[in-house]
Amino acid sequence: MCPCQNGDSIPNDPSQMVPVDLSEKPKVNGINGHSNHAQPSAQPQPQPRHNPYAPRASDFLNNVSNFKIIESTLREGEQFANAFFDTKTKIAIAKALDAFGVEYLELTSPAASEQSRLDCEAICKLGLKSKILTHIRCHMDDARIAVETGVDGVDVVIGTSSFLREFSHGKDMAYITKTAIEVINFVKSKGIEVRFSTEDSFRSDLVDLLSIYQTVDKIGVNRVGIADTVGCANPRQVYDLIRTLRSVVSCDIEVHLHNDTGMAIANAYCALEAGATHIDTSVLGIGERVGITPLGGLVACLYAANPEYVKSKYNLPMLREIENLVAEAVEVNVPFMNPITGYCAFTHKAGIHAKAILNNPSTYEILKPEDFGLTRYVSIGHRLTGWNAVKSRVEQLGLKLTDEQVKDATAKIKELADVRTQSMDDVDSLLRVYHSGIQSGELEVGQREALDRLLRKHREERHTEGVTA
Ligand SMILES: CC(=O)SCCNC(=O)CCNC(=O)[C@H](O)C(C)(C)COP(=O)(O)OP(=O)(O)OC[C@H]1O[C@@H](n2cnc3c(N)ncnc32)[C@H](O)[C@@H]1OP(=O)(O)O
Ligand SMILES: O=C(O)CCC(=O)C(=O)O
Ligand SMILES: [Zn+2]
Repeated sequence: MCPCQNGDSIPNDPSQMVPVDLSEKPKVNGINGHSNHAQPSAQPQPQPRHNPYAPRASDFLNNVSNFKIIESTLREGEQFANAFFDTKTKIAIAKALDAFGVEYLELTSPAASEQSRLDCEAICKLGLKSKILTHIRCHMDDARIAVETGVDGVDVVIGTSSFLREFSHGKDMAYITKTAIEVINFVKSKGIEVRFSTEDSFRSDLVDLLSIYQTVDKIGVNRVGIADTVGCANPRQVYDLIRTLRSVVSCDIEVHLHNDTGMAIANAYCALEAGATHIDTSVLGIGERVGITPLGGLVACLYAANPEYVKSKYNLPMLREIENLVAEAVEVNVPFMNPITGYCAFTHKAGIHAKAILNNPSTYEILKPEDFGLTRYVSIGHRLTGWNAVKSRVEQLGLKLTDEQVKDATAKIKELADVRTQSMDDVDSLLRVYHSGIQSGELEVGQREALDRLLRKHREERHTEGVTA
């Protein structure tokens, strides 16, 4: 199994990494610090005075700090080519997402199969805090089955683009509007929520869209949905369409955004900026083709805008467990570049970064790993390392070296790392040998031959220990 599925955001070879706990004291001297002791935290840590990503007061439509998630792993996610969720897995995923705090769970249509209907009923009976929705075609047959399952609401969809009107269901706008009214009134009559969405909204005629949304808004639909079914929209188009729609309907606005061109998170963000109220997600973004807005990526993006709001709504440390659960269920790995839970999401490597991170993590981190129950690492045993990172390790090991000595040891690490990356164990051995050489007087700064001799001796001793053991 890929290490990123089980580990603590641990890169490939954890032995090369140093976990960094900044709750104690700065690990590195400030810019002008040259003493061989870590400076106490006398100066306040520089913090940005305001969050540049937070909405501006002038953005009166902005819902970046006022949104709900409709989690569709158990609907859109089931449309991922590799997905097969048995009842037990569906229940485990539903419970985990409920504990995470998503406001809604969207389930596969009960019209899809007998087991889909039974699973929908079973999840409705769990008594979760999240509201349960199911997703159906704009058809009375589907609606009749859906309202009998015990769901809190029904998401109704029908294609309005010329592609889908011609090649999918073959209905014109007059028929679509008439059926939508019938289905919405029927679902409403059962006292549950109803949402009406147009499939392939961005390739639909704007007048058709606004006209049908206005009609369903007037008859009291709870939400209308915009769907970028083929993932063709860009953030500006999303912003413009949602903003226009916001001025036409008074109900809530949901968006469903596919990721075919990698825009799904950015598009979701822009939809909220323009006044959307609900965002569809799936865990790891799974869905048809390359899927939709991923839950974790969306959370990362919205946390950057307003960490306190996002922390107050969702149990963020659960994210990794949920992603691992779904990754395992659909037999994929968590992508190495995944926001938050990706393999190296909180590992810092280059010396310039390491120094600044050790002084203040905000220098190179927009997300705080601890808010997600994760750990920050600094990677040391490579040729891009710097003496500040090495010094922090020296201190962690409890060794006493002057800055000049740390710089000398760093030069040796770089020399070795020019040949191959050094494990953390290699780095620690070198630092210990260096330290004892200095203590015993066998070594002075710059005495490369003496250091090489001590390292050789150390390796031989270890080898002998290994052989006799
Ligand atoms: C973009 C999206 O992801 S939308 C959600 C997709 N989800 C699903 O498809 C759920 C799983 N689907 C299924 O189990 C099946 O497709 C069913 C049960 C819904 C329908 O199965 P079938 O009756 O065998 O039809 P089939 O899947 O071949 O074709 C879809 C039918 O729905 C009609 N249809 C397609 N979209 C819609 C819609 N939004 N509203 C109403 N009817 C629609 C088509 O015209 C076609 O009807 P036909 O029987 O006259 O040919
Ligand atoms: O119901 C919706 O809003 C979206 C349906 C869907 O999955 C899509 O259009 O990609
Ligand atoms: Zn979709």
